[in-house]
Amino acid sequence: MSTPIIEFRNVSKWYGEGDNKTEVLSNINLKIEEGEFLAIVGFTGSGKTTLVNMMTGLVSPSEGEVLYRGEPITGPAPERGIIFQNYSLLPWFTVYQNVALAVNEIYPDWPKDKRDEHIRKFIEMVNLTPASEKRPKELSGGMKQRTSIARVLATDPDLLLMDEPLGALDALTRGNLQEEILKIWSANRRTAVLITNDVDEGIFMADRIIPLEPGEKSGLGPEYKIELARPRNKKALNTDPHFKKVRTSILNYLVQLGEAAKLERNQDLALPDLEPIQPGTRSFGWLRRAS
Ligand SMILES: Nc1ncnc2c1ncn2[C@@H]1O[C@H](COP(=O)(O)OP(=O)(O)OP(=O)(O)O)[C@@H](O)[C@H]1O
Repeated sequence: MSTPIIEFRNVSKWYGEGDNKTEVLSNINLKIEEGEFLAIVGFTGSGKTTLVNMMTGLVSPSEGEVLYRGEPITGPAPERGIIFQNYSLLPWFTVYQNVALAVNEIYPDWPKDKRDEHIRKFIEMVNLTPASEKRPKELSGGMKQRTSIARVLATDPDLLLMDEPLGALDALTRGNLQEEILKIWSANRRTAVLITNDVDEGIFMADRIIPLEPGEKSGLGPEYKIELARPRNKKALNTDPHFKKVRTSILNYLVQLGEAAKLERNQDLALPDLEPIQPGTRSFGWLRRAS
């Protein structure tokens, strides 16, 4: 078998020391294969961002190691691109300039014309050509997220990391962007890792879903393979027996985790409504810890 693009070997992560020590992740073992689309689904505060940041190289493990193509990750690198929930665009730059900034950094030796063509291609790919001279404050949330997607994709990362990239968007925009990300991902088949709190989003997009346990010392749950042909059709999925089966299994597992967390820590987790829903039209807000 070929070397995984990412491998976690017995990884634990804690912040602080002594009385202030918070162990966020415990004993994570995970292999991500080249070209796969993996979704990690988890409760708020369970360590999803910590997990993805160990792949970007922004956070290092306290114990164990995280390897990229067999080599320990020592810091961020352009081959591992990340899309965040909060867009992180420069407010005084236009859509074009925000994408150009990344492209100029990655391809400084390209002639200006070639860079310009490349920037425009990615802006077009996310349907933002008419808005390319607009600044972030003139854009909707969906358009801002499209810009940040174009910016990352234009740097052609081998590994596309997404930390709840669509969490702040309304259901319709979210659904459209899920499809656009999938279309772009299918075109060049890079490896993708999506962190989400929406089980349906995970099933619609990924080849494999792994739940992250709630609370401190979170570990990974069982993996669920999503054996649905691509391109996937949201409407058809709703009545697909495999979709229904895998969705029920994941939800049951998460409900059981939520119940266990409640008993263990006397912490209330709102329970999900298990009525079948139209995939992608509702975010699983119940995965957020009840206040
Ligand atoms: N730099 C840090 N220093 C101290 N504690 C931290 C740090 N980063 C994260 N934590 C703590 O680690 C835990 C997990 O945080 P993390 O952001 O990884 O979880 P998450 O699942 O992404 O949460 P959310 O869904 O809210 O984004 C939280 O309790 C958080 O307070």
